Amino acid sequence: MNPLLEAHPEPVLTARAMREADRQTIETLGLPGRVLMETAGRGAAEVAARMLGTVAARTVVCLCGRGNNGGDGFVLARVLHARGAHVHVVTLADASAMSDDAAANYRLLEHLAEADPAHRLHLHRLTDLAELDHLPRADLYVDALLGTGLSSPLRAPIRELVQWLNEHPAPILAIDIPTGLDSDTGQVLGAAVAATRTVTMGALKVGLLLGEGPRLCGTVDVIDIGIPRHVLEQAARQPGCAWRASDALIRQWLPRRAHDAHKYSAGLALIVAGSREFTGAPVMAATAAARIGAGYVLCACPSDVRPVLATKLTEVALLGLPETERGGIDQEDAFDVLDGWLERARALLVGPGLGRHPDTQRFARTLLERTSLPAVIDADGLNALVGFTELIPRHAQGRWILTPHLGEFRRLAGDVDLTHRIKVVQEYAQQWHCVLLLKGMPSVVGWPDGTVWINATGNPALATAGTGDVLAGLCVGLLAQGLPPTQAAVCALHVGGAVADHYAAHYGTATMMASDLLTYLPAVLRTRFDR
Ligand SMILES: NC(=O)C1=CN([C@@H]2O[C@H](COP(=O)(O)OP(=O)(O)OC[C@H]3O[C@@H](n4cnc5c(N)ncnc54)[C@H](O)[C@@H]3O)[C@@H](O)[C@H]2O)[C@@H](O)CC1
Ligand SMILES: [K+]
Repeated sequence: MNPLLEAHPEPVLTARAMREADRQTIETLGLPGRVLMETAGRGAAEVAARMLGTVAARTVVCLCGRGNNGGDGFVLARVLHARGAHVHVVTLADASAMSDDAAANYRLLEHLAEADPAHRLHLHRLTDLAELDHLPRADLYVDALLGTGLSSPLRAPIRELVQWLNEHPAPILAIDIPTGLDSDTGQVLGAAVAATRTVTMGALKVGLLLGEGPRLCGTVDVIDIGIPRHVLEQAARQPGCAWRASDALIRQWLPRRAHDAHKYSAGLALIVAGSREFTGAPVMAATAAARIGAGYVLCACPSDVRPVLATKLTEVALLGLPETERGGIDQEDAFDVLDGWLERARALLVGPGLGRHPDTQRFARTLLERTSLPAVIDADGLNALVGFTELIPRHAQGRWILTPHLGEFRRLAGDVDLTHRIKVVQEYAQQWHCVLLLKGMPSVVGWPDGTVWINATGNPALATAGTGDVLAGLCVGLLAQGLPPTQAAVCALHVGGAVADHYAAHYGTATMMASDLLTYLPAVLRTRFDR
């Protein structure tokens, strides 16, 4: 792909948006559906051939539904047959019950089966599931039963066919979407194919990336079937759709250290964090901010915690905040100490390890109400807003990045149904007029304008204490260098996940600790992001 294209974000579509893109291409641009299907089936056959290694004399079983997903399967069957494979096509419906394009491809197979002297093409019209046992053992099974047309839990006999398919140890190639997987949420609807590989048409589908999607899809190949990029990007503006960043885009967004930079030009990140109970969080966050390139990091923590942090932080300046006799941060005295620094800071992070003392929470809220700095609100900074969420739309004004995990989000937003995570993040980011980074596997970022990003990097190694503190530090470090909150959140996630991927590639996913992210960050920034 040419570098310009690569720097484009990748659209991630819902079934409805994909159907809209199909329709737009067919009806408005005039590219016949039959041609889309031929291109889709041939692209899928290429992936099947790569999975097989050699095609000639191999046995392929294609389970085909009666819609266009099945049609893709018929084209794939024809291509692999032409390349020498023994192909068994299993259908559950007569051609008369198929979609037009699928029926046309089915009839083409019928003519080929009759004409083939080597009899390598077999069409099985299934009337009883027991007939499946007469099929030969296949080198590859193809799931062309259902794609974006799936609208409800799988009905019989498709459900049984899916279960039969999953009982076979041979590799499975899913066409467009593993049958039974909800393409908008990644939920399993009744039953779903556990594919070795998925070849999806035109653009990624949301359900391949969320929920059960990653587990059921195996490796995902997106194939270009002739739907123009602008049509896919237009379709991606529909609710429930999202985008994925590429390394090239992140490389474009990441700040470069100016050759004449000095510590203030590279931005002062002010981090309000730490408490007697939690002294690790501020260290992780502050170090991450420094490592990602903030020129000057100042960590403001309760006075009696300062000596402890001083033993752990060298490059990070420390500021002791006065405390009330009850042990929380004393609001008035704290502002006397902070005010000068708030003037010079370019970005603020409130929360890591701050604790939930009511005086501290009141101070955190007042600080957020008073400042107009771009700010990251994480962990106990978010907990201080529970019951005060009206502060968010009133003060965020697009300048805040909220970084809740699921529990913190539920405490703020109430017990929302997170089945449609994309829509929920979209809705709250718009409603709160903030950048909402909802952590999870994968994490999702909502922008105030409704754009949503699904993180493309990361792995289960991140499920360990302290990685949230590092992420918050990366966010504030990028803000301090002038990145807008929208891009800072997407970059922090993408880079943090890339470091975790680098670690996992060398050491696996079980041993990583949050501080490893800080250790390997410079190497990954240099090699993968050219910084
Ligand atoms: N021209 C197009 O629209 C193109 C579509 N393409 C392929 O076509 C697919 C979409 O095709 P369709 O819109 O025909 O839909 P599908 O082929 O995904 O499925 C539609 C059929 O499945 C049945 N069905 C729906 N829900 C069911 C359930 N819960 N249990 C059992 N049966 C159920 C429906 O009755 C319908 O007959 C895509 O996934 C892709 O593979 C691609 O070839 C690109 C071109
Ligand atoms: K499928």
